[in-house]
Amino acid sequence: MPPLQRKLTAALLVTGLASTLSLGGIAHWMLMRDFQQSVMDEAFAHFSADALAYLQRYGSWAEATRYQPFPEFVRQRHRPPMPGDAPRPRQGFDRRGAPPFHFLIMDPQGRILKGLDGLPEGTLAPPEVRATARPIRVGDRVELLASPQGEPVLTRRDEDYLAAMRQALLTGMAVAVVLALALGLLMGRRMSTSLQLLTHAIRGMQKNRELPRQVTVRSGDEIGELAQAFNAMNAELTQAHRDLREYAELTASQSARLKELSIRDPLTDLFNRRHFDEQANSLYQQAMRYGHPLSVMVGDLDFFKQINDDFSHAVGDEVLRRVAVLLRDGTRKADLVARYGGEEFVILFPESTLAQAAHCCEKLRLAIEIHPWHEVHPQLRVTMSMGLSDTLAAGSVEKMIAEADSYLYQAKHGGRNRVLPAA
Ligand SMILES: Nc1nc2c(ncn2[C@@H]2O[C@H](COP(=O)(O)OP(=O)(O)OP(=O)(O)O)[C@@H](O)[C@H]2O)c(=O)[nH]1
Repeated sequence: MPPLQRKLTAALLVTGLASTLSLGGIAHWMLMRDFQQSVMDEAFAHFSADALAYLQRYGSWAEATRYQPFPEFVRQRHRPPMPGDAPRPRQGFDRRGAPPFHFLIMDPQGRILKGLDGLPEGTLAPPEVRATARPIRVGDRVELLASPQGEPVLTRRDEDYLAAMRQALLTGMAVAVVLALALGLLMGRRMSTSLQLLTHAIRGMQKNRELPRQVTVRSGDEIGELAQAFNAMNAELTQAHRDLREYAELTASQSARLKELSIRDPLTDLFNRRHFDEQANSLYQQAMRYGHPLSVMVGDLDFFKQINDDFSHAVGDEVLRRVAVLLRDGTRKADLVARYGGEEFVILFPESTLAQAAHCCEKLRLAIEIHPWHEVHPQLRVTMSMGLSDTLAAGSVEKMIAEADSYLYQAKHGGRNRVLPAA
């Protein structure tokens, strides 16, 4: 049993037991008090009827006691009916002749006419006895005072009745305790289940970062409010999480785009010079370290100024774009192709000897030469001169580029549209 359920059950059980015991005690006390009162009322009614009959027969108490003692008169009055007696009204419980109370009889001033233990005839009854005395009247006149003395004498029937009432009280108390226990178990389980749902949801959020999570608690109490507050908080958190993720994705894509822009040449979409230098440098370091071959090509379009002048700057731009595509399509993915300056391009060939790079560059040169340039302009002819270097020993990639540049210079002076050193 979960701790909360155990506590609630115990609390309701203790409360139920305490209230049942105290209520039962009060009910029992009231039952006894009312029962004794009713026994006393009944006894007094009989007693006063006997006393009145006694007075009526003999005129006064003093006169009557001279002829017949009161107890004898009462015995005679209540003897079993004899054949021929007039029918008598039935009087209350049959106490087998034992009166439930003994009454002390006093005159209206409190002087004792018929004494009991410790209270002799002729003396004045103590004030507390007189205070409990009840008047016996003839018409409006108080003839006698009667005060009950001692505990009531209960009949078997009275005791059976009281026992049945006590039994009923005990059964009621037991039922109340069982109900309190059942109620405690039920309420405890309900509260505990609701709280467990919430705890499970919160732990799920903490451990597995699971969003969204909604709990279903159908109750209008504080736990229901707690569940509603949790659901609202979870919904807000989910939304905030979603917004944050979208924002992070947007930022990531923007930063990737920015990074791409920062390393690309906008006209040809090839890598720009700065990126080439960075990458070439690191590839040079790797080649040096592992003793692998590495070649670099520097290419320059022939008479490009003439192209711009003869066919317009726009045609010149289109030539640069198409050359870029040809260079990219004619090389491997691992090769680093970049626009190095106006009409100048560079390619770094990792894992390539000079012969392999020259072979590839020769194909590139041919591809440029035979490209259908008439599509751009009918008289357009485009060629490229290229210089190569694979001299890792030069000391840096810049020095290799400088060496390739000197071969390019030679190629230009040698008639252009060629690759040097040749394959
Ligand atoms: N259309 C266009 N032209 C450019 C661009 N960048 C550089 N140029 C031009 O390219 C031309 C290069 O001319 P030069 O350096 O004289 O070389 P060349 O005319 O190709 O002569 P050689 O290299 O000796 O064959 C210059 O006129 C530049 O203005 C560009 O982005 N677009």
